Amino acid sequence: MTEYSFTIGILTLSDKGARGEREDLSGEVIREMIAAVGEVTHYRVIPDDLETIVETLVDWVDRDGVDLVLTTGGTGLSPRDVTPEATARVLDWEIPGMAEAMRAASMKKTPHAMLSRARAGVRRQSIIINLPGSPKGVRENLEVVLPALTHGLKKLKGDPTDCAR
Ligand SMILES: Nc1nc2c(c(=O)[nH]1)N[C@H]1C(S)=C(S)[C@@H](COP(=O)(O)OP(=O)(O)OC[C@H]3O[C@@H](n4cnc5c(N)ncnc54)[C@H](O)[C@@H]3O)O[C@H]1N2
Ligand SMILES: O=P(O)(O)OP(=O)(O)O
Repeated sequence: MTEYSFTIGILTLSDKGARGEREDLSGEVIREMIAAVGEVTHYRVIPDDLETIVETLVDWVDRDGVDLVLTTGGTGLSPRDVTPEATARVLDWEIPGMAEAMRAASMKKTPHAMLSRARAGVRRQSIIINLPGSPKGVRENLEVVLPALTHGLKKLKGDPTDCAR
């Protein structure tokens, strides 16, 4: 048993997924990878609609106190890709290093990584992180931030212990 266990929301942004035309393989990848950090208490597949994304993020964080929200999809350049804009609307402040680290590591896998405009940051006492849409993109990005997530969440919640080891 870990000392801390956090609540987690997986929010999949996909027009096809929301219409039932595509199985949400990316949400499944997140679910498998995030198990060590906490319990997935919230999960939805919604269209790439800015207002719906904002509303869902605010509900999950402000109403339900979800500690960590991982989004997948809608971070690129397609006309309906609005996840970064919706996320920016709700963040109190950004964690630029997380988004930078994901892009830097991903550039070693594919030059297309530079097309993801993913953001990461904090609203209240919750962390919100955007991941790209494809299962491969999810895996390659989430594995970069995963080692820092539990520590980051603990610090955000006010853990006073010394960081040095
Ligand atoms: N480390 C990596 N980083 C990135 C990759 C990558 O392969 N590795 N891909 C890059 C590409 S290409 C783009 S473009 C950008 C932005 O991607 P988006 O966030 O805009 O992705 P979407 O357009 O929403 O989806 C792309 C593609 O993925 C499939 N898809 C989407 N959602 C699902 C789902 N829920 N389940 C299964 N498959 C899904 C589908 O074929 C979409 O067309 O990111 C770069 N970063
Ligand atoms: O239906 P979506 O939103 O998953 O988008 P794409 O066009 O990238 O398949």
